[in-house]
Amino acid sequence: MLKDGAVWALGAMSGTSLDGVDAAMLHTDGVRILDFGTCGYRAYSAEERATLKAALGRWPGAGLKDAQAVVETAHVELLSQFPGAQLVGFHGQTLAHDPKGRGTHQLGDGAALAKHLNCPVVWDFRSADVALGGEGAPLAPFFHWACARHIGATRPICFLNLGGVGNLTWVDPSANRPETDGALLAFDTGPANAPINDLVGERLGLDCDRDGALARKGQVEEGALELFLDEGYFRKMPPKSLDRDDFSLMLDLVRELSDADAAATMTGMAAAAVMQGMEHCPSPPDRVLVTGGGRKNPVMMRMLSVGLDCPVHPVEDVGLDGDMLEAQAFAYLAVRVARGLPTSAPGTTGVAAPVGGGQISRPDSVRC
Ligand SMILES: Nc1ncnc2c1ncn2[C@@H]1O[C@H](COP(=O)(O)OP(=O)(O)OP(=O)(O)O)[C@@H](O)[C@H]1O
Ligand SMILES: CC(=O)N[C@H]1[C@@H]2OC[C@@H](O2)[C@@H](O)[C@@H]1O[C@H](C)C(=O)O
Repeated sequence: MLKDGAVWALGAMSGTSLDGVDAAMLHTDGVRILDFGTCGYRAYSAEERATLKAALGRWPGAGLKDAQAVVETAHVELLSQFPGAQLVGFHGQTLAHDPKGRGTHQLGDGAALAKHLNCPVVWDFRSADVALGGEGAPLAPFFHWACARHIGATRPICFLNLGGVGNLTWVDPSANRPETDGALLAFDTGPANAPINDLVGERLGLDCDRDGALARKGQVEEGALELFLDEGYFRKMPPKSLDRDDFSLMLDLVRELSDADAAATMTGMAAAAVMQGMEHCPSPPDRVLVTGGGRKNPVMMRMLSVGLDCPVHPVEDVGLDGDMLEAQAFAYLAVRVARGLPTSAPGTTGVAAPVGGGQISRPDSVRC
């Protein structure tokens, strides 16, 4: 176990949008952010992405050899470019997430990675929380607490991650620890970019609706939006979490629409899900800081600015890196695990009491 000192940790995230792996160095003692370090990205090729997509929804067992090789190769290639890392936080690729049923499944073997990198690896961050009755997600909120304090926020703010799935964290930075009751409320808002990617992939062979180019030419179909908002998920109280494809009905709702109207409507659905989610905040936040790929979609950002009662900004406006926040989060969480600190709490995953998720694998030759 690490003593109290700070280390340079390397976090890696392969997110639900299946575009690639992000990696980032963070200097932290697991409580404070001391410094941000270098970062990198390793895109999945079209073939690799197809292999991962075919594995979505699968639970541990036979038949995942190819997908596992994709995840591990991409991580080894990327992470071996960071020789200064003292500890690695390896999230892996979520293939399936059903916290109240079969559990949660992140593909990738942290023990094998530790051997390849000759560095201790913290991994399997979600299953302990799920085993104790939590949602197992989102886990970035403890890092959002550290970010809020790092940027000097004194009043509650929200972080909104618009990845494949959206997640929102309301944080009160006056709390001295992230696990304190009332410091954090977090949950998945709804689908964000994943269904838009699926739509433009299926219809036009594109990876994403870059810069909202398609959505900006279309109109939101209000009937489809209403049907979407009728989903039971939006009436559930947080904490709550989603699997990537829990809202596969979205594609059906826009099937008859033109490409532009379908993209506009799906973008509107992602934004409307956030607006619904904001109703759950314990108090109105000063501002919403947006991270994840969706902040680069001006149509989505405009819808949020118009629909929310507080200013909406990309996290870059406060000096953070919205492409790397999740990778940095898993660096931060890795250090917390190594120090025996909790990584989730009732306000973030609904777990009964604060819990430290994650297991540590060490290469034979290294002691942490
Ligand atoms: N310029 C852009 N215009 C529109 N959308 C964009 C742009 N850049 C990125 N995106 C969207 O953001 C997605 C990537 O976001 P991000 O990397 O935050 O997702 P992720 O980490 O895989 O997902 P999650 O947070 O759900 O795990 C892309 O797949 C794309 O849909
Ligand atoms: C099960 C799982 O992998 N969930 C992801 C996903 O992507 C966004 C949202 O849904 C969030 O709950 C989570 O990721 C981020 C990194 C989190 O745990 O905070």
